[in-house]
Amino acid sequence: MRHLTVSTIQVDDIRSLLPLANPHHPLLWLRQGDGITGLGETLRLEFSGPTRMADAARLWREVAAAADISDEVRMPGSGLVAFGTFAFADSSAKSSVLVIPRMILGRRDGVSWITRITESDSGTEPMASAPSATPFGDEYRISLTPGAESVDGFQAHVAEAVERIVAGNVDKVVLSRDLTGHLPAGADLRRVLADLALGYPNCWTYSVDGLIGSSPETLVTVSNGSVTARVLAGTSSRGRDAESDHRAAVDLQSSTKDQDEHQFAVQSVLDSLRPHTAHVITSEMPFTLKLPNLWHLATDVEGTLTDDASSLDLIDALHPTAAVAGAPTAKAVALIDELEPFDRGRYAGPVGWVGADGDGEWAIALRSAQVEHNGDVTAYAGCGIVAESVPEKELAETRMKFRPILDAFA
Ligand SMILES: C=C(O[C@@H]1C=C(C(=O)O)C=C[C@H]1O)C(=O)O
Repeated sequence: MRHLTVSTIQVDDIRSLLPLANPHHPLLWLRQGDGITGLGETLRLEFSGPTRMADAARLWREVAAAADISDEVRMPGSGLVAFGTFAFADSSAKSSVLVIPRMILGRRDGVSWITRITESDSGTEPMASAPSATPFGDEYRISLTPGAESVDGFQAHVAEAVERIVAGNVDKVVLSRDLTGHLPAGADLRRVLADLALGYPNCWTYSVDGLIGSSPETLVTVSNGSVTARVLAGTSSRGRDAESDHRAAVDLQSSTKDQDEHQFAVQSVLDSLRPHTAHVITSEMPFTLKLPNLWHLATDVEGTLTDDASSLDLIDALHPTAAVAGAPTAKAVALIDELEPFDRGRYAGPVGWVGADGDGEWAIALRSAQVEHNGDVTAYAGCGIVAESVPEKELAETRMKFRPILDAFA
């Protein structure tokens, strides 16, 4: 087992994490200015296949148990942390990874810290000096255009999915489409992340192993024995003025189609958490969550952990929820595999971080794009299809959901 030495010390307020991040390989988890950014790489653990999350949970327990940790801050994100991103599908060709940086800079509730991580037998010294902010590189703008799935192809696949639902094969399926583009050499990815973080301050802005985005949906957080999640499903556009915007929210709230879509998602989360939690409470009715680009139906879930499950065990139990796969899960996943003409990679998979004690914060990788080493960019957006779904409306919904990432690159 690799033996890590970890030291966290409190430092003066790090006002802004992003300028300290690596321009080309940013490791970032940020919401409302609080979060963590990782520099360098001490250890990288890769996983694939149906047991990718269970394998990660097991290996992480071993790595954490063998680590020598001194942490004077003791806040979520201090001490030993791994950033993670996991593929959506069991059959994905894209790897799932846990990355343990050499240095982590963190900030939460007015407290800032630096964590240094070294591998004891590697002979490398801890990163000595604190990094300094570097100016952003040149501006760039890229456009993203349909990839493996065309606009017409997507609508045909939605129509096909509706037929399967009406025939009784499946209750709900989430179908997505992809957009592709290419970054200029040397592009500073912090520009895209700054745009996302500024435009969507209440979302989790993330960047792990080239997967970047700003997600409104918390798959699960675990903190000191308490478990929370935010389930989203059911979407509507924002209105042009205050009155039509209010009407859009009220219509979403009273739409049986969206309520149905939503209930599948809530139920799948409750079913997955039940074996590990007690005293689970949810709001009685879904509420409307206002984002700059759209409205979502949302339900917050809160419970108490009753076993020694880590946040990695919980993402394994939860993924894929009906918000990103459909219901029943196995049939929905098989239909996605049949109808979507691409590998989702890490889109709609868990992205976040885990600490030495298993606590962590994980979002569903939505409103995301994968940036490859050669500069290729692929963005994804999808929507829940139920019996009443209309292809043109679902296409319009994907356009709304692409907006954060399209605007950030443009
Ligand atoms: C699948 C996506 O979003 C999910 C699907 C939603 C829906 O169908 O209404 C809403 C929020 C997310 O759970 C996406 O953004 O790509």
